[in-house]
Amino acid sequence: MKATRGGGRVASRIEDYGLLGDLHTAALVGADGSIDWLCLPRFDSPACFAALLGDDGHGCWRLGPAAGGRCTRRRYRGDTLILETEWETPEGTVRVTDAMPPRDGEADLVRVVEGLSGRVPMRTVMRLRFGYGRVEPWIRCHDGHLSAIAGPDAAWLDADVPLSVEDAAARADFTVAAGERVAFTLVHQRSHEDRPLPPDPLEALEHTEAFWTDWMGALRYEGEWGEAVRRSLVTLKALTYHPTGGIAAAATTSLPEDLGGVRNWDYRFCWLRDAAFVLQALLGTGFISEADAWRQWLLRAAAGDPAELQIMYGLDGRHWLPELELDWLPGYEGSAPVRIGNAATGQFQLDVWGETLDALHLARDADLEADQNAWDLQKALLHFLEDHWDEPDDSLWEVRGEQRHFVHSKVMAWAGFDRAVRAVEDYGLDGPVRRLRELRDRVHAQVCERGFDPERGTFTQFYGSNGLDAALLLIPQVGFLPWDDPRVVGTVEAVQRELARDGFLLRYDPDADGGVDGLPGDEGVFLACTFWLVEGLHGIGREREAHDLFERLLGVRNDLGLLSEELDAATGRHLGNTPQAYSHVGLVNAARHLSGAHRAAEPRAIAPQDPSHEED
Ligand SMILES: OC[C@H]1O[C@H](O[C@H]2O[C@H](CO)[C@@H](O)[C@H](O)[C@H]2O)[C@H](O)[C@@H](O)[C@@H]1O
Repeated sequence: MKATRGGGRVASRIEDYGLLGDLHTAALVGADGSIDWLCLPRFDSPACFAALLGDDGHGCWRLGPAAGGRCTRRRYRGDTLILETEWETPEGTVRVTDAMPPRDGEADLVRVVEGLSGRVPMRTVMRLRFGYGRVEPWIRCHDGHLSAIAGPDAAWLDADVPLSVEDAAARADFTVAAGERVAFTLVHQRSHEDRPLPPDPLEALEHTEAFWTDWMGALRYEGEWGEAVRRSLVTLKALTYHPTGGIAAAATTSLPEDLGGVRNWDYRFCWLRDAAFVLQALLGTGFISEADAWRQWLLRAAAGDPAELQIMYGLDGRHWLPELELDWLPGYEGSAPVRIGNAATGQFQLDVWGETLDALHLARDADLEADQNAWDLQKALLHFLEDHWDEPDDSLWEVRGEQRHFVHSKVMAWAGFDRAVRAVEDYGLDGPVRRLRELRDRVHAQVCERGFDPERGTFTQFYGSNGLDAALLLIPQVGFLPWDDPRVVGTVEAVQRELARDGFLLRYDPDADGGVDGLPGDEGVFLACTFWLVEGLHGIGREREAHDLFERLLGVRNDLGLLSEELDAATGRHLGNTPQAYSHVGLVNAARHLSGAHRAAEPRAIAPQDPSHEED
């Protein structure tokens, strides 16, 4: 298979991309005005613009000054996902406004060019390539519009200027003068359906603006860094799949954790863990309806035998996500293979039971209407946890090496039992509370005995490990031990000492214990973990340091406030899939923590139980 399709231009830096989305899918727009990533009709559908993982020839849509080049500035319009990109050129200034209107039918992408001063020569070139850049559609020009059809996909491009077709790409050269507008709309539909009516571009922008402004009206956050928090919340909302309530971990696949390496994964699915974290952030800032939708999604996805619970599902709750390699895509900056699907689906990650139980408890605490099905599911999960908490697992980092008794996994098993005890005690739900308390205490005692290294004064990555794990920073957050416990203080300090690189944090040391993750190559610092360190430092009283680290993290967001999964701290380049929910959750929660804006009712803020206290 040919590695490139001869398009020439390769993808931009990861941090150069802005996000558009319609709560079904997302597009990435470069600072040069090129949309290099778009999967239609859903986040996890095949991409029709895949230049991100190859070159122009794998599909992209550039719209900008004919002379090319990076924009002068860009921003989102208020708290929306409407992106305004401006170029100052020798001939004048021009703005391109991009949006994907929240959908009630087919997918639309709207791009409006507006002359701000002078007369700017503009160019657009759209290469639609369905099937992740592999399938060249049949493109035809009609009266004032163009259609591109291949297999199950059809797309129609409408423009206010004449379009031509050359090299299987739609093109237009035109000039825009101050005060003039030129609009383009792309509509996607299944190819056996009739052509849908194109949206009115200006009405579509108004509708998009009204949607996001209205959504943000539910915000309850009065802490510091309001703008950064709101942008992260919009990003998290944009990763939700509206029809089912599923939440994607990120909008992309195979952006590398190690440039040029093999650590390239598909994140366009719903991890129970990531979704539970997203719900913490949304519920903690006033957004309730997403939690309700996710709870319904979970009940459908996990229906059946709790022993079969998977750590992730498709956006519609599908179970089967086979991992495949796309050999016709060379990968981002040569980082191959490009993968779709994710083999981690079949892993045993014990923490997921705890996170799911915690999220359902949090929803109940947030006054979400009681749901007997949710409690029945919780009881089934507890039953499984009771039989399996003592087994080794693959951990939240989804290591592909040997299974171990990871300390964070056990702590989350403890959290699962703990939330169940609370559900019975605080909400009067039926359950074997004495047994649950007993289990909770057994896990606690085991972790403290086997997961703590008294010589180093820290909890360890797994029982008997020489390595550490940034996830240990969550121990006080879930209420396993209080912040002022010397074991917590020792762990925060040890994690910072041993896992910090250039002022940020690795999630673990891939070389400790002879290579725990079973993968070749290195990776960047992990942004969510660095946000956890902010909370850790703050929790043990090192407020100034926590504050400084948080500011440093804000400084690595891109110009639009977006974060990918990881960072090359030495060069400042973003790494891994983008934008990533984990990282944005980290930002929101750390801001709430530093501002004292996290709610006392949340489990993470509840003082831990004294294990010696027992009653029925
Ligand atoms: O790097 C190894 C693993 O990377 C992915 O998992 C990571 O992303 C998940 C989604 O955000 C997150 O839940 C998990 O904690 C992270 O380790 C990938 O999906 C795995 O297949 C891969 O082994």
